[in-house]
Amino acid sequence: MTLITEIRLRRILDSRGNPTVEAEVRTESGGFGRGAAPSGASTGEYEAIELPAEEAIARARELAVPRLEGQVYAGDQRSVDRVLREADGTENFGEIGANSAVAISMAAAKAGADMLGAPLYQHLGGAFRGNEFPTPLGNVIGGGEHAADATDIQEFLAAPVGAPSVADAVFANAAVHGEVSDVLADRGVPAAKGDEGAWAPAIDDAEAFEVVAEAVSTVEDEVGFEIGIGLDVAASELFDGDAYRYADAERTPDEQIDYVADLIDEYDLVYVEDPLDEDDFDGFAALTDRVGSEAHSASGRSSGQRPRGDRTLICGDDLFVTNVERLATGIERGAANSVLVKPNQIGTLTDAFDAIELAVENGYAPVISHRSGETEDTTIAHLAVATAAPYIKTGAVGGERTAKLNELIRIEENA
Ligand SMILES: C=C(OP(=O)(O)O)C(=O)O
Ligand SMILES: [Mg+2]
Repeated sequence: MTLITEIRLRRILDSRGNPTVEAEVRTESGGFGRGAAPSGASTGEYEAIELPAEEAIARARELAVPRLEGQVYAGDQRSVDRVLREADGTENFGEIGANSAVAISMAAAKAGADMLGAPLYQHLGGAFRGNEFPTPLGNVIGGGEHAADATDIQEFLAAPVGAPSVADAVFANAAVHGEVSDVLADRGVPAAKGDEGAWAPAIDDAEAFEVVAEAVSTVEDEVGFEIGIGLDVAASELFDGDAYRYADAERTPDEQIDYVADLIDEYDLVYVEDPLDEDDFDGFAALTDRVGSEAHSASGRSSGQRPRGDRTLICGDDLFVTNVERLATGIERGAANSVLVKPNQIGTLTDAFDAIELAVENGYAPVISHRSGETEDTTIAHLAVATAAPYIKTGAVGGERTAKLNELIRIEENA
């Protein structure tokens, strides 16, 4: 029934205006699925390879499509993804590109769901999924690789941990984003938006903390539930091999740990992603030991439930790159207590699922994530519900971001 009969690949635009890969999968009985690859700017050194879109399409047409069409069932996701890996033949999708691989993987999953007549999250997660929802982390001020002449810290995130529903959480993040604009205007600071739709003012990190804290506090009063603050430091982009170089300071690795621990205390941060360089497992372990050692419930929100323990989540993005081997190393060494999950970072949904499973088994909170370059694809919203992930990071505003957020609202209403 779900035998793949046709795979089409094409170039489409991503949100930065760059070409990316879109895949369409058709099955014998008329099932259809479409998926598109996102693209990172602050990419980890150990990520799977993204090839130029045209090259990735040509290589996938030559090496992967003939092994899938007429031979593999879209409903059998592990087989689809295994064949993608075999067709590629490398560890990191260097031959067909992780962008072609992930687009086909997601399109096949949607074709499988289409044949079953089930929502994607149910096809991926099973009949008993759909009653736990992630807290959305919304990027409200950003800089780093996502905007020139803005903050050194890449992302300042609103984290509406007390929201009674996904819809409330999504609207709260948009309200914080709007309030940040007002606070910046009051201070006479002009701001355009960065790649993910966050405000990208020419202010230093200290002022950004003040602005976000004020905006969060105002919106908390309006909505009547707790909104925390999170960060993606994206510290590999600041590290030059010896020190972390900020516009106004230079910090050794030990000083960076003290700096982040102090920020966690001062702003009661609920979430800090990539506080240290992608090779510094020991530094992650030291920081986690200091601020994040309490056991974490790695399941998502049921209605009205606070989806976290009292500790701060220390999340590995560039550190783990959604790779089970790197995650296993981190678990063994006590580095971080949370993992960012970006399907295109590893190349297939199966690989992303395996990373989530390993994380949950070991008390690490999976955080499903977009990329800075995105499309209208909503797969990650379904992935988060399918795995009862406690958090999803997918921006606060902007069409390619709201595509996922609005999908979560729809899933919550219909589930
Ligand atoms: C979403 C991120 O940015 P990018 O996609 O540029 O890696 C991130 O670093 O978490
Ligand atoms: Mg990151």
